[in-house]
Amino acid sequence: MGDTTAVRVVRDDREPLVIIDSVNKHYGDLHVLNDINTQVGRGEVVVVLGPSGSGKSTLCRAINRLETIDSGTISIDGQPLPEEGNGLATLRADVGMVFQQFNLFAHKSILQNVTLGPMKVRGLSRKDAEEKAMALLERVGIANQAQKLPSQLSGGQQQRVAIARSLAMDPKLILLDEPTSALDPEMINEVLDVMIGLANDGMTMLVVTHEMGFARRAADRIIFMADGQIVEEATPEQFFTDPKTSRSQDFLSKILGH
Ligand SMILES: Nc1ncnc2c1ncn2[C@@H]1O[C@H](COP(=O)(O)OP(=O)(O)OP(=O)(O)O)[C@@H](O)[C@H]1O
Repeated sequence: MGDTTAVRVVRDDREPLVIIDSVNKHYGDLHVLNDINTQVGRGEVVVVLGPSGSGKSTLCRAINRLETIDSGTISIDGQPLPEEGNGLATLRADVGMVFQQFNLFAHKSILQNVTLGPMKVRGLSRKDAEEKAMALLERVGIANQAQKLPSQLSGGQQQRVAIARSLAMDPKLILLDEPTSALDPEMINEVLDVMIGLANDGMTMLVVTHEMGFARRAADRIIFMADGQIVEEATPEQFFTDPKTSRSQDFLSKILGH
């Protein structure tokens, strides 16, 4: 068995936006989230690392209410998540989500993919939604592809559209769950660059990724999970140069090959 107590090297003094308090979740006998306690500060970029199956995605999805939790609370900007129900009906419109598989509407244009949320959920006129969408598509470098269908774009371009779509809802926070894992290697950097731009602009982000370069460069804090627990929280510099637990050391030696 590994360590039982989480090592917390950092706790910065930002005002918390997301508060995760004593969260537990099981899938049958599997304790997939085991007493998770942490916070995400306003404007903070948190990168969640950990071996496969450690509960990273489940944590991400629980924050957005895509998954129910068995106990504990998750609040965002002072608002607790609803206790009942899961799935699209209870999804929070103020939390953006970017998935591994872009999840764009295949039969809608890039522009329509980005305007849909602002029109349907936020009640913007088509003109206002399109103006906003074009500015966001410009920001992610896709404005000249606005009339195309998703299938006409590369994976990296589609993921940048997915990021623009999440921004179009003016989220307080964006969750990105392995946003580059489905991409060909040459397209990974174009998506990471957009993410780094968002981080520099002060967007609050929680990112599950295997991209250690991004974690080192863009994260304010690393959360390292194993077996459903937060085992270590640290700044990237602390985590990558001086991991404090045997499980984080094992993880890093496997992934970085030393
Ligand atoms: N819907 C489900 N039903 C049953 N078990 C599940 C379900 N979703 C996830 N699991 C299990 O929960 C555990 C944690 O899964 P999760 O996807 O959160 O891990 P992860 O750390 O994101 O892994 P990876 O890096 O491989 O994506 C895994 O053992 C997984 O098989």
